[in-house]
Amino acid sequence: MISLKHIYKWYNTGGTRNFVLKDINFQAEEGEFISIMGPSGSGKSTLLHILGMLDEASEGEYDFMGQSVFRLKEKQRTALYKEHIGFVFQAYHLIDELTVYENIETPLIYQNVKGSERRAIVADTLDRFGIVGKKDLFPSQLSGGQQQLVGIARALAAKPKLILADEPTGNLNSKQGEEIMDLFKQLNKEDGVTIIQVTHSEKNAAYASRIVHLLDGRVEKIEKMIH
Ligand SMILES: Nc1ncnc2c1ncn2[C@@H]1O[C@H](COP(=O)(O)OP(=O)(O)OP(=O)(O)O)[C@@H](O)[C@H]1O
Repeated sequence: MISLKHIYKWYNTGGTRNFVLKDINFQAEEGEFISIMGPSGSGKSTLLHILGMLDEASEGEYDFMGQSVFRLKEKQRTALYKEHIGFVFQAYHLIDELTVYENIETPLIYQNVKGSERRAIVADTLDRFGIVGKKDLFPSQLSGGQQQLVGIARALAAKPKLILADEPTGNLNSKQGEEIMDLFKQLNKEDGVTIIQVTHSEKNAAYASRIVHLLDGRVEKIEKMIH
């Protein structure tokens, strides 16, 4: 599903190249559950943004489901990630002007899902996340943790093939956090959804079958988990 070859990312500051990612080589099969760990500043979020096509590498190749991502036109690239990738990012905000219901519905509209089917999926998602009573509220009327839950619900409603998550349990209490990790596990096991998450939590990282450890922009080691 995913192949990264010799990925470099640098920023030019004051005439010098500051490397954030250095020679990242990495493959992921469909149906894998992968955690990315590493100290602050090691390049985890940058790598996740490149995987999500929200950022381009300075050098290297990225193939996603048989497509050479950096060779696509912007429009094709946007269509590709909107169809297949669900983002659970802190910065990927809910739309303030839309209700919880409408926020969850939005990616389904992008995917041209018909009205009746859309209503059924949104109702099912609201139910699954226990937020039926919040459906007509706006994001500003929710707690941080609830907003996070709605963001995850929105990402999952569109049934993406790949979920990219950056600290998915960051704003949640420990019970909510565990529920999200169990939901990821279930989606991965039962629906075959591929999951790549960045986390600082050893406990959450251990849900994965492989842990990629980054250090100073390089893959330090890849740890295989036995479950
Ligand atoms: N637009 C930018 N211009 C210059 N440097 C940047 C830019 N964006 C990121 N960086 C640098 O890239 C490095 C890696 O950042 P990144 O956010 O990927 O790290 P991270 O491992 O996710 O860290 P954290 O765990 O703290 O979120 C940092 O040193 C950061 O300062």
